[in-house]
Order: sequence, then C-alpha cells, then structure tokens
Amino acid sequence: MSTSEFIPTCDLCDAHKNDSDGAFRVLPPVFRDFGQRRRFAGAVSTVKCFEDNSLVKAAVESPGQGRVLVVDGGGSLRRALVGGNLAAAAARNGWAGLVVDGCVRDVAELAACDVGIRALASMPLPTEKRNEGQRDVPVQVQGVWVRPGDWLVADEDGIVILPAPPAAV
Ligand SMILES: O=C([O-])CC(=O)C(=O)O
Repeated sequence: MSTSEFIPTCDLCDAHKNDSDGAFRVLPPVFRDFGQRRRFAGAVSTVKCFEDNSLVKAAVESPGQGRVLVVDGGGSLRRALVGGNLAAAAARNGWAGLVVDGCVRDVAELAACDVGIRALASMPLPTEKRNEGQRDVPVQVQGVWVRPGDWLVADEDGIVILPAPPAAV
C-alpha cells in the first residue's frame, strides 16, 4: 500500500457517518500508538486469546502479506501479548500492523519496529505460553465485532473497520 492510496480515517468517517447498516465500524478511542508506523491499513487476521500469546507468536512468525493482526486479548491489563521480539518478527514478516486489545511491553523496541502497533497500555509482565487461543475467528474488540477478512485502517485519528478495502472517497 503506497501512501498515496491511504484514505484517512476522518475522510472515511465523513463518507460513512450516516450509514445505518453497521458495516462501517469505529473502534473506541482507547488505543495508544507504540509502533513506528503511524498509519497502516490491511486485511484483518485475528487471534483470540487471554494472557497467553502462543498464537500471536505463531501468527507474526508467519507471512503477514500486508495484513493487520487484530488480537482480542479480552482487554487484560495484567500481561503483555506483544514485546520486542514479536514486533520485530511482525515487521520482518510483512505485517502492516498489530492492534492488541490488551497490553504490550518493550516500548523502546516497539518504537523501532517498522510496523503499526496499537494497544491499550504497556505492562512489563509477559504471558505464560500454554498454546491456548483461537486463530481467525470473529472477535470483539472493545465491544466492536471484527472479522477475518475485514479491512482495517489506522492513523493518528483512530481506527476504523470496513467489510472491504475502501474505494476513493
Ligand atoms: O515473548 C513474549 O512473550 C513477548 C515478548 O517479550 C517479546 O515479544 O519480546
């Protein structure tokens, strides 16, 4: 995705603000920005897990193909689902971004990774890896449904979800 193709979230919201079918979604403004990429967009892949990042690790260690990994971590503030190693793997494997409904750690390392990273907070405690969780299932992020194959756009103003890549607005 080149910068010229990027459609800002505000423009998308202007175009869709009166939609009533629920296809256009806006995530609540509770996410902090931790990665090097301020703006990113891509097709969604999901992980649903709770205080166990085994499946997040497996996902970022596989080809990202420009997608965005959305992690439903249940909003837990008790453990970090992504740290410097996983963020570096995500950048290396071509993920456009990570959106974590939960925590991250290694903040200085995350800021140096060429990938978008949004999460609720920083928490230095890591998870226990028990290989629990689900991959590419519909998830709820802060009460908003996000499905594998949706299109996510994130920038300085927020994060929006569409059922397909947006045409020019
Ligand atoms: O492995 C973990 O649990 C997370 C982490 O610290 C890293 O990605 O560097």
